[in-house]
Amino acid sequence: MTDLRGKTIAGSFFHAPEPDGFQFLEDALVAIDAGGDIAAVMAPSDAGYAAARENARNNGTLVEIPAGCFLLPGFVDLHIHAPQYPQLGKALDVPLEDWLHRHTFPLEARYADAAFARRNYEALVGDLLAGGTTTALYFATLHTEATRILVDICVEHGQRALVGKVAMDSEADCPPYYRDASTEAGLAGTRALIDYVAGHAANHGLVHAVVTPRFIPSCTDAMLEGLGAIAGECGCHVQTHCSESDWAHGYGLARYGVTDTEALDRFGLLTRRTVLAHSNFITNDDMDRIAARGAAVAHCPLSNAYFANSIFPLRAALQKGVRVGLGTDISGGPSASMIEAQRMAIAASRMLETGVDPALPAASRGRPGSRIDFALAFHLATAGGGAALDLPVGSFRPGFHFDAILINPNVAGSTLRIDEHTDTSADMLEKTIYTASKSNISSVWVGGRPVTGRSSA
Ligand SMILES: O=c1[nH]c(=O)c2nc[nH]c2[nH]1
Repeated sequence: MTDLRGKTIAGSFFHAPEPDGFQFLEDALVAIDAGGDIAAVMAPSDAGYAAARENARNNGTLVEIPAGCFLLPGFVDLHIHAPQYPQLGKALDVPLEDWLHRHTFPLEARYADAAFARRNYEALVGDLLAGGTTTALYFATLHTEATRILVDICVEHGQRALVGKVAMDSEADCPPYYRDASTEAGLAGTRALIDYVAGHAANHGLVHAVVTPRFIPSCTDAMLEGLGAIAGECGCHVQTHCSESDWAHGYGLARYGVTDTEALDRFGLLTRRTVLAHSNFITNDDMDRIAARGAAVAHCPLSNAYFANSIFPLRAALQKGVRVGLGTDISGGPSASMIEAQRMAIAASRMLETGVDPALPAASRGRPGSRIDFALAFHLATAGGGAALDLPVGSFRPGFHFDAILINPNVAGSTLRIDEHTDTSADMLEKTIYTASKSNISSVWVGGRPVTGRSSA
């Protein structure tokens, strides 16, 4: 795999900068500067295209994509629990509140062991990059050392990442073996992570620290207030779970008499930099509030099937102006694949639209107007996620980081069949979203730097 910094890449590209459709940049030239950002994008019809291509060829900076292959922006996983990777595909048959105490907290507690953390985080980051996830918004654990290890591994592997030390100090709702030693200790750990990331010599802006109250049930008011103050001071991203399930949504209502969204807002935790995971039970007023603050929602359709008792009203949120991206929610969602997340988002939206209980009449079974198509799912997994984070990723646009994946339909083990004679560009993208698998992702770049790969492109 070639380092594309300072190179011009010639090939065909799909991207979806806006929610209302995709663009196919056929035989385009994308020039990448020495820092890994896109300097120019040229179509064959643009004046100067031929000269730029000739120039790049003559000075040895032209990289031509193999025939039949094409590029997509790298995927943005907007909600993922890094420590839960060893649990992927297990423990999916109990409600959220039981799952946390029976399976997830005991697993996360094991990250007190730095060697255990390093082993599992290495495996996860490598696997995610190979699957095309070039940016991830991670929940780590409450341990500062293990969270620093995750930061280091993302930097070493070259994955763009936002990493949060999980804050959870409630004696009532967190077990003694897995909670911050005190509110002060949890706040200090959050500050320490922010300082660590800011002072990381090898980071160069690839990894960011995130203020991460796990969710309202796991935090005291003092913790939420303290984290709101830290978020205000540092301007960092904030991530938390919001109104995920009947139980979680009801918990916030019972404690505050208002929804999670409103409570988080009162604590200064609903900002332009906030990503709310799930948010299945948010009200219309919540959507207005989230949109007004400029916060975003990480929609995790696969996880929702197991833990959320409902389907997130994605279309309604988008219509209200809420920024939305997609998350795998490992290990609530039993797949690390952002291609899978797109398929599931489409399927879930169709089930919400039609309803699922055959005992009900068709006319009252579902929510009309809920469906999304492959192009919108692709937007959410790329540019939508980038926009939710205010990061210049997810589109092939000048000034954006060159984070990209090479799709090769002609590899051993391919699950993607493209007929170059009959398939249109829309067919190519639709087939990719519905049928491509990890074997079709031949190369991955973050900031023009190759981060994994099996081809010579
Ligand atoms: O899907 C989820 N995964 C978690 O780890 C979690 N913690 C609180 N709420 C949660 N939901």
